[in-house]
Amino acid sequence: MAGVFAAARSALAASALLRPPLLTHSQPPHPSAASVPVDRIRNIGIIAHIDAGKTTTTERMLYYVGYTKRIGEVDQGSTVTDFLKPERERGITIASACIPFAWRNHRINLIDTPGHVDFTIEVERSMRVLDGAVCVLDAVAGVEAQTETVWRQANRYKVPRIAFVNKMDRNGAGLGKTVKAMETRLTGWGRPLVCQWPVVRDGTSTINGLGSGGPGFEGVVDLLSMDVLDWRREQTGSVITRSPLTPESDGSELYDQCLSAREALVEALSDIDERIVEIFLDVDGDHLRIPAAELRAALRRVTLNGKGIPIFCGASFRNIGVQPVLDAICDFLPCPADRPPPHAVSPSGKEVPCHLDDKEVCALAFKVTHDPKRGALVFVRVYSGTLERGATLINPATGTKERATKLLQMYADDYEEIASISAGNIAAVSGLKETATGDTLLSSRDKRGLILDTIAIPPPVFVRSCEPVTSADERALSSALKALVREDPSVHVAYDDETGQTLISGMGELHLEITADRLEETHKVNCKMGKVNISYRETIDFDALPKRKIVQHIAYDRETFGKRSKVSLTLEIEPLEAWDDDQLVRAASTKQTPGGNQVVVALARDNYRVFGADLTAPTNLSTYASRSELNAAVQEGLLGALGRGPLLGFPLTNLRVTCTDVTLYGADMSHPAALRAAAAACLREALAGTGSTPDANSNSSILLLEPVMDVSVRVPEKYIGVVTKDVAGTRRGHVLSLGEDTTASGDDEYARRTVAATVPLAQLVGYASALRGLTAGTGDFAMELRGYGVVQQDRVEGIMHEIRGY
Ligand SMILES: Nc1nc2c(ncn2[C@@H]2O[C@H](COP(=O)(O)OP(=O)(O)OP(=O)(O)O)[C@@H](O)[C@H]2O)c(=O)[nH]1
Repeated sequence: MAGVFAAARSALAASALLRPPLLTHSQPPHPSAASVPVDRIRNIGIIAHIDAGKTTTTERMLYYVGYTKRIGEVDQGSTVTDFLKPERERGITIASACIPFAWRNHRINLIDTPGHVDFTIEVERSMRVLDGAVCVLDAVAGVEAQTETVWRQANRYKVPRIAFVNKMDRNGAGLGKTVKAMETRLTGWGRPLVCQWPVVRDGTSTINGLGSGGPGFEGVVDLLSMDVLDWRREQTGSVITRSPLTPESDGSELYDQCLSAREALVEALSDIDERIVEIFLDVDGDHLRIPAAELRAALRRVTLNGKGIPIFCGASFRNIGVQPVLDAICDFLPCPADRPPPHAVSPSGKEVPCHLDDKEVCALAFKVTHDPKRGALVFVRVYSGTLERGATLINPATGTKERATKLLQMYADDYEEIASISAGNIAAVSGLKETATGDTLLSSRDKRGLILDTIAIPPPVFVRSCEPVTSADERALSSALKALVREDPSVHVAYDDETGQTLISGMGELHLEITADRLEETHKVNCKMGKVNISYRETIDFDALPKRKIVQHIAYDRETFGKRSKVSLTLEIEPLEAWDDDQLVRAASTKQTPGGNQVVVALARDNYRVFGADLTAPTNLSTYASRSELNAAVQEGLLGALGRGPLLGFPLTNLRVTCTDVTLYGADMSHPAALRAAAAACLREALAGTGSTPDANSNSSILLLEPVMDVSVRVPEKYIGVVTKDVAGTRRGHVLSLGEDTTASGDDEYARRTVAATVPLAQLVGYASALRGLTAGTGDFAMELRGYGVVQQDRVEGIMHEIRGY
């Protein structure tokens, strides 16, 4: 096999001979997935705020494990994991890349995730299949806004983690202050446990402050062994000189600091690990006599049970401190067997166990990518059984059977064919045409029928129209969009019947820009892209109506070839009041009317759910379609009408629509396409009957809703006034709190305070550069969708004008 993989293999073979041996340990040959016992597998993600140094750290790892022959640099566009053209052009990670490699006889499946908020789905789906994570922090910026977001994502999936405080070579870097910030801001998981102390020298004298870094940063003290690890011997950082820490050779200041740091580590460990208390008593309270191996074992226990977060420090860019992180991944992060079995249910909703040693295959498809040569590749994490090449798999949710034609071990953008994927491993499958992100795949003979929890996909908040340039582009567009949506489920596509435009929605301006690039670059479809707009929603203002429930009997008739046919629907429309998706779904399902004669469609944002979808067979006449096809046609018609609101054509939300009766007159109407159109027309008429009109000046009972974001802005104290004023004034935000920075002294120029606020998304377009301007480049922010809020009437007209252009 050509390419990176082959290069990696030969590099691995050669590395043992050519590379100067590391003083920490020598490299074993690369073990293949099949030969590695499960306790030596680590499925690990690298997570952090944008620019913390995830990719830089990953590139060093790949070099030290012998995967690459030279170190790739983000700034030169030469990295292995950021292989997409826009990633190299922009110097940022867009798609998560997975690379397996060997370190100390372990197999590490490493996923480098993006830090940019627009690509949060990449973090979400990686987190869903990971067993552990390395959180990279910038030692100068400390805990940045997006770090908090990815931390919460890791909390949601209960992913054990270690932290790497990077960029210790920069002025203003500090291990101590970063750890303090972690204690207060990265909550909901274990406590930070400092395992290393920075060594900073200026010339010959030690100038170590309280864990501070700087340009003289050259190594660390391992607080477990009390050895100094020095990277000065060799430029690429491949050789580490290890020597015992002594006051004579390293200075009494550094020695004393490390004694205190080790004491603090032992104390913190004894708070959360009973075995360390026993050992501490055995050694008469002398923490220096606790063997490093015991501390290592305790750190593993507390990392796995979520009580502790081992902390390391370094400067990846300067090639300092990365190998101990690789060691820590093996020593402290869980193997697949250490993790609780994944949550799985039967189609009826009953919990079904899924164990690693079950014989039948159970896998989760967590990502789909489009490979120009091989077509769609589905990335899977196998939770039980061994997936063999050529196996037939079934999707228990849809009953679809597909053949896993080829199994591939992926190496960023390169692949090696393999014969099987054993339980606990991550790899890619080709040949699956229907499988999408979040689908469960089982052996076709599996009787369990279990369905794994799917992957939460955030709703899109920006939208942009797209028109193919030529008729060839028009033909290619629909299959290209299908492939794009399959690859990236946070991209949504809708077709506007009225304007004939295709609408693409996504997570942000950059996300939509990259999606357009992909249409052109990967799928070779040329399109005229419209302006990026906020993806608004519409709903009925029930407060403006006499009743909180609309019941309408609506008939729809048409004449074809002189023959009249008719359908009549009874529709009930009610409000669903909830702030977020989960509440909406709960509200929708609990309010279900008893009895089977209904189609109930509930909406959660643009995420439509169908409950109790069983209408009594319409009429007693002979029909063209089966009862289930007719039921599906009614649902599709209603969903279609709900996807295009009467005010501006944005999807309707927070409504429950129940169809309690359908009567067909004439067999023509029993054609699914006719019934679908009739159901859509009836619902549109029912909505129009609410008094809604597309005219903003009339007494419209349709409300426009806009995405409202939870925003957290971090700025130096001196900018807090100007930023708060901007958020609350210009941006129509609601300031919730002004957090104190308890981790730094007042005169620390790197101290930050956090403004927490809710702000309409429309007011945040271009905020990154505005914030840079307001704070001389020192502020950063993160945002997450909080929910949808009503757009005040004074703004509706402006929005209508902007969108319609009149
Ligand atoms: N001084 C210094 N700069 C570093 C260090 N590590 C990374 N950088 C620089 O920081 C910038 C961002 O590094 P990346 O590795 O792309 O950061 P990232 O976290 O992968 O960024 P995204 O993937 O875009 O979220 C680059 O210019 C790096 O050269 C370090 O240890 N010291």
